[in-house]
Amino acid sequence: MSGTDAVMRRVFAVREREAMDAATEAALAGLAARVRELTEAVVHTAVDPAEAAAVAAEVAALAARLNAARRAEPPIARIGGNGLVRQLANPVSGALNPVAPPVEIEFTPDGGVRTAFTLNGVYEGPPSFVHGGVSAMVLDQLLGAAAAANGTPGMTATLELRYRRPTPWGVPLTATAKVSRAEGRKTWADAVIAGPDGRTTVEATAMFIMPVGAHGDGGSSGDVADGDAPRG
Ligand SMILES: CCCCCCCC(=O)SCCNC(=O)CCNC(=O)[C@H](O)C(C)(C)COP(=O)(O)OP(=O)(O)OC[C@H]1O[C@@H](n2cnc3c(N)ncnc32)[C@H](O)[C@@H]1OP(=O)(O)O
Repeated sequence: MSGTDAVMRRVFAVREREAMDAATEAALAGLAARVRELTEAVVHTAVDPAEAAAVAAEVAALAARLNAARRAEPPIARIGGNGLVRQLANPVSGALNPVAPPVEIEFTPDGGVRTAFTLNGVYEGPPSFVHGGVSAMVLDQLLGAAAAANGTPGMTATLELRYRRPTPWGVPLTATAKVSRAEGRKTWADAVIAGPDGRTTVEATAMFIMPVGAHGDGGSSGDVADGDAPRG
């Protein structure tokens, strides 16, 4: 099996997953929000070792309660009846994933995408600033959403970053992305993150490739990259 075949098998497997109902989705989004608060509390806590150990035991008990009924794979929701899915636990934008900030992506009238978000100390790299890999993750998602918004989704083939100045955490950030060119199975897009003063901190360019067999077959392309497309 070629590498692409293996990718496509996993992509198509998404279609077999049971979609989550809205009530469960809302409840788990609430749970993820509380766990995000917990994660931040863990990073910043100054409690003594005995208290940290006591809390650890309580958290272990909570994890056991959740694992009492466990899905084999992360949850999805269907978008309409055409095979498109939303990946509810996407690590950048998934409301059900406590690891996700989450970054909420919206369409812009110029055909691109945009997000306004704040990263907390959980995402610190150099003291006071966001980890460069976290910025890359946010930009990869945003660029992928731009490709999807353009109607030419794909898998990230290349991602080039230029870190112009440090990105601070704890302050409002904005990021935008837009497709510059699409040719055959390839789509190129550009993106920036800007600080509260509007100055660019990171620039990125990416190229996406639609895997062979993933396009024009009745919705499977959505499973590749529309999976967490912005809702706008
Ligand atoms: C809304 C949703 C947002 C989602 C955002 C998140 C997106 C992601 O993070 S995706 C995960 C990260 N990316 C991956 O895992 C991709 C892994 N790679 C792959 O699956 C495959 O290599 C894939 C699909 C990119 C290309 O495979 P395949 O279709 O077989 O490519 P192939 O037929 O060999 O090549 C097609 C063309 O692309 C070029 N090409 C292929 N790979 C690359 C690459 N990495 N860099 C540059 N060019 C490439 C080839 O040279 C060829 O060019 P040409 O047509 O001019 O000869």
